[in-house]
Amino acid sequence: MAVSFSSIPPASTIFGAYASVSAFIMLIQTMLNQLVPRQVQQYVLNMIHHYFRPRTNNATIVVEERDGMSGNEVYTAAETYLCTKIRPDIERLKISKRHKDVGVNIKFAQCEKIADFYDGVEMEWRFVHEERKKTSKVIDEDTDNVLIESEKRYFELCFDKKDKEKVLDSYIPFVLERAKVIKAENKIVKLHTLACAASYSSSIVWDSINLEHPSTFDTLAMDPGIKKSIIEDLNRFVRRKEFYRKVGRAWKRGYLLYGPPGTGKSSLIAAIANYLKFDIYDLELTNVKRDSDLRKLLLRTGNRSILVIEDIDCTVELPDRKGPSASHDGHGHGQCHRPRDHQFTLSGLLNFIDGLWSSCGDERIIIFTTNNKDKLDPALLRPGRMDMHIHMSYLTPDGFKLLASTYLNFHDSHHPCFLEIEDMINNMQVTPAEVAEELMKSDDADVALGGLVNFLKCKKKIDPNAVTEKQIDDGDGEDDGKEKEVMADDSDIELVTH
Ligand SMILES: Nc1ncnc2c1ncn2[C@@H]1O[C@H](COP(=O)(O)OP(=O)(O)OP(=O)(O)O)[C@@H](O)[C@H]1O
Ligand SMILES: [Mg+2]
Repeated sequence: MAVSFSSIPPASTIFGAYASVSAFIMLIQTMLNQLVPRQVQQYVLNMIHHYFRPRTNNATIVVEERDGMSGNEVYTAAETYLCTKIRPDIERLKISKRHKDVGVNIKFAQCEKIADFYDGVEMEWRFVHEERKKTSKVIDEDTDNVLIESEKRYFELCFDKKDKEKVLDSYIPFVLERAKVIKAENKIVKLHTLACAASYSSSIVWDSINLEHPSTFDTLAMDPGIKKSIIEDLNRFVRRKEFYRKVGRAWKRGYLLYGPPGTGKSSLIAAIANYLKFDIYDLELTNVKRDSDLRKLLLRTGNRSILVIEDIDCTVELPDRKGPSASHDGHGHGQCHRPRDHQFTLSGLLNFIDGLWSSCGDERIIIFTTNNKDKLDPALLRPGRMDMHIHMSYLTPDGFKLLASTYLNFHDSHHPCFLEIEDMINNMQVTPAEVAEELMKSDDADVALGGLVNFLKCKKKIDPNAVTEKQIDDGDGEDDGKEKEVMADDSDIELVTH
């Protein structure tokens, strides 16, 4: 930590004849102005400042931007923390926005002062920005490039000497912690995908872009009970650092999302990432050729992240599926396309994820998705592997209400189309993706809902499989229990506890 602590030297007593140091300096300055060149004036004034500062009980901590060639975490934290303390009367500020930033960054300009108050201690921060006599080399932490800097920036933190211990032992850690929270709140979630390192190299690396997926738990149409359980599980996971350490387990959580195409598995992953502000690493296994590449990639994933492997039943060659298998779910999804010359197996991948990888980082979430849970390798389903199995199913009337409100801002549940749609949805297998697409076709709610009614009627005619058992049984008006079975399965959430 590049924090240096310095007491201000005792002042001289020769100021007795003057009301204050500043009055004395002004007098000297007036005299010098008439007699000597500017550089000499500055030199003399600096010397006077240095030797004749008034007696004070103040102490100063200097927080420089750099510690040698590297950055100083205390400086960055102070900068982040103090930006939340900017008063409206501050005179000079710097603003900037890099391409990847969502909002404008605000920083201090030369010599701005900010007062702060912590646990009974009054403090003053001052930002200082000086020309260096010699340029110096520093490392840009975003890119690892060496840069030449001609400026020196630092903060000075002034307070009463008697509070030195409280400031160092309690206030500085508080600033570091606050800055971490502020950064997490403002964090832009990234999506990391695989890319070739360079044209002459066969190795693959992570490439990242901002995650622009707007899905949140509020926009997801799914069983409210399941949604609540997932949110509670995520909240519990992120606050249980101590628990995981105490029981000797890696701080990770695994979710298996299964269900038909278009029911929101990928949207749920984006909602989790947006909710926790965790980056996503989308591991497309068909692009990974060697076991060693896979390990390298996994070890290069960051903390507080989600490792996603989509269509796990199709991307890893399973022991029981030899030969060029071509599993198909009838919707054009889930086609197995993994070449057989790949050298790793599902159990190799799982062992590495459970073992070395998860012990090398903190707050890791792993999500596997599949359209066919029953085709999964038992190794994936065994207790202890995926903590929660989440069934994403067809749209329910409640889910439709949510889509109508988010897509059309429409809430009139007594509208005739609304009731007809709810009734049809109750009795058919229609995905949220299909309904969402219909609702997007017009801004006019009447037109969009009318279009959806036609779509559902057509679907019922063309695809009799879409009609649920209840609809078939409804002919005699008797409840034979089948409906309950279907609905119970729709809201199934299997929490695998260990
Ligand atoms: N449960 C849902 N709530 C809200 N919108 C949904 C839901 N499911 C799907 N959608 C809409 O349909 C689109 C496709 O959904 P998504 O990609 O999440 O489905 P999926 O289950 O991952 O499908 P696949 O199995 O084909 O990968 C989404 O962009 C979203 O607009
Ligand atoms: Mg998907």
